[in-house]
Amino acid sequence: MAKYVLRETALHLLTRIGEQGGFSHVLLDREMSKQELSRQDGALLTEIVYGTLQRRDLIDYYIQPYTAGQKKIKPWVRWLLYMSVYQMIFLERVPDHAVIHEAVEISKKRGHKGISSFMNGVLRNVQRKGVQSLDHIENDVMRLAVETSHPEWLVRRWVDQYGMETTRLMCEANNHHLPMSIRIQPLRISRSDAAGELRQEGFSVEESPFSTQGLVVKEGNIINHRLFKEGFVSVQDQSSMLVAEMMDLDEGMAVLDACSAPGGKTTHIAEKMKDKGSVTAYDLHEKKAKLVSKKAEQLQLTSIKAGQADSRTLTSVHASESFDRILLDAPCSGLGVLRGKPDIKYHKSEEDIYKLRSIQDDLFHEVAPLLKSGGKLVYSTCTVDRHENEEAVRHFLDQHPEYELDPSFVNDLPDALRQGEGLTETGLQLFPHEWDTDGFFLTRLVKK
Ligand SMILES: C[S@@+](CC[C@H](N)C(=O)[O-])C[C@H]1O[C@@H](n2cnc3c(N)ncnc32)[C@H](O)[C@@H]1O
Repeated sequence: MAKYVLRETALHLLTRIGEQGGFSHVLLDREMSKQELSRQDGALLTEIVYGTLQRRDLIDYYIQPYTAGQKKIKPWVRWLLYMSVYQMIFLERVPDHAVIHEAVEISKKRGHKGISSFMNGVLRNVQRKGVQSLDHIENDVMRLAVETSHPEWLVRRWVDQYGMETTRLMCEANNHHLPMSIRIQPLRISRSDAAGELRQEGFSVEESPFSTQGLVVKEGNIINHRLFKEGFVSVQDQSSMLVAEMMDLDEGMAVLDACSAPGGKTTHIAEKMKDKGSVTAYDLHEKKAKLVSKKAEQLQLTSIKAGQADSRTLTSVHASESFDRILLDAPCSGLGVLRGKPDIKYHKSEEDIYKLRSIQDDLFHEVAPLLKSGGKLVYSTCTVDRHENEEAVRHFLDQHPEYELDPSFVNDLPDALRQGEGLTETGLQLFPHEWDTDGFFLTRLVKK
């Protein structure tokens, strides 16, 4: 693909994500499959889109002296500036003159002459005079927020909860590429065969320490590969793989997955039980519940029954003590997945955290009676926030004395994770800077 077309595609995606709230990973994956991009072009497109989104606020700060005089800047012009400055500052392999030339050409094609001269002026200033220094910001939290392009309320909240050092490491990690990890369908292929096939085709692949089914693809995207298309592997972050690994599953169990779409963990549960037993999977949205059935079908799993339900009303559908295991992978603020979905940090507000916590409490309370005595309940979120994680678990345990933290949880964790900085008496918080994974929380409770 010509570099000019590639940059126009990047601009189109950024404007859609930035202005219409499209999800970066969904739009990017769709574009990659539609255009069947070469591995190299796919990598550059991903780099430009993710890199620009991840550093949007920093770049905006950098160029303020050169844009402040301009009355109204159209969204596409702003995104073209952001992605061009991103390439000039963060991508050494792309020469500045090429970036400026193409940005000016795109501006000429899409706008009037004033826009292309403005584009040329700002980018030439960046090239010649450099960018605004961060030293002008005296407050540490505000500086870290701008430097790492995170909203100030979030940085302040993380500093209060986890301290300055952890927050800095976390914010920095959020701006770095997250390697893709995949999970083999063990009833269809072995991990060594899948790894062998991928390596032969030039992918750099390592075994995951989190799951015996996991592989980390250090470079490249496998969504156009036959192993993915034909249902031999699925894409899943290593942190998410830990969930089914920690459910202490056996063949023949009855499992409830209360918040299941798009089905990553549901299918992993079925795989761990060798597709023997039953996995009852619900999601609030009919369309999303269908994704779970589709994923089960792709992976050739038959023990999953997926359907639409509000899991805050399940006691009217299922008798008490119906399940051996329950997974509550709750809807959450998603602040752990900013590496893969950087747009989240610009859309979420602190208020969302409190609204979500109330849903988490309701879900927890509703599924509690459905577990058999001696059964285990895993609670997980893909967020980094004590209110949705440790405090939600504490609150549940205070209200439900029939439950307790499973004392064998820590022993069942993979060795490396037992020394993690996020292990508390309530569960395990994985930070994105620790293991090259998403930020994630999980814990296991047992019904007495
Ligand atoms: C974190 S995601 C689940 C991810 C899924 N477990 C996986 O691994 O693929 C949370 C899901 O909960 C669903 N959800 C939100 N509120 C719900 C409710 N009241 N009842 C059932 N599902 C709900 C959302 O639609 C969303 O798909």
